[in-house]
Amino acid sequence: MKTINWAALEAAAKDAAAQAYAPYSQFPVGVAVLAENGHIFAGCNVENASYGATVCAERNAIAAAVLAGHRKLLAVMVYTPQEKLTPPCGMCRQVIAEFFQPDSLIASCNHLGQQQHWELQYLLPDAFTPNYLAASNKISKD
Ligand SMILES: O=c1ccn([C@H]2C[C@H](O)[C@@H](CO)O2)c(=O)[nH]1
Ligand SMILES: [Zn+2]
Repeated sequence: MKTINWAALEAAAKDAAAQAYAPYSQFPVGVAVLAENGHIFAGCNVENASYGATVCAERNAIAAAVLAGHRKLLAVMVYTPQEKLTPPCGMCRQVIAEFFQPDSLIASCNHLGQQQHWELQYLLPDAFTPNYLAASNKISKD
């Protein structure tokens, strides 16, 4: 298993949170994801006057990685500027399951520099993944 530079992920997530567009919730979130080649991609939450159109930081970070051609992702770091360590929401857990492994580490950090780590399979047991689709033999992440 590759060593994960958690400090680099924390710094990237924190920088991303500074760009969050969260005028409705006042709850800025920054996320950094680590790709298999060591590159880090970041995202922030982007809210909308039509609240349900809001996109979480996790999904924006994953979209940035996919846009850059990275579909095999290793780790996630979520930063929120509060003491409580925030895990990804349910919708983001599902999106994470598409591009990570069950034993991938999902981490959260706070403004005190504390971290908590979970395995994806703990956050989303028995995830629905492309393997379950009848057409899964046609789906490749490569
Ligand atoms: O892990 C999380 C939890 C919440 N949010 C966003 C959605 C919304 O903009 C705000 C409050 O829910 O925080 C994220 O981006 N990631
Ligand atoms: Zn989410």
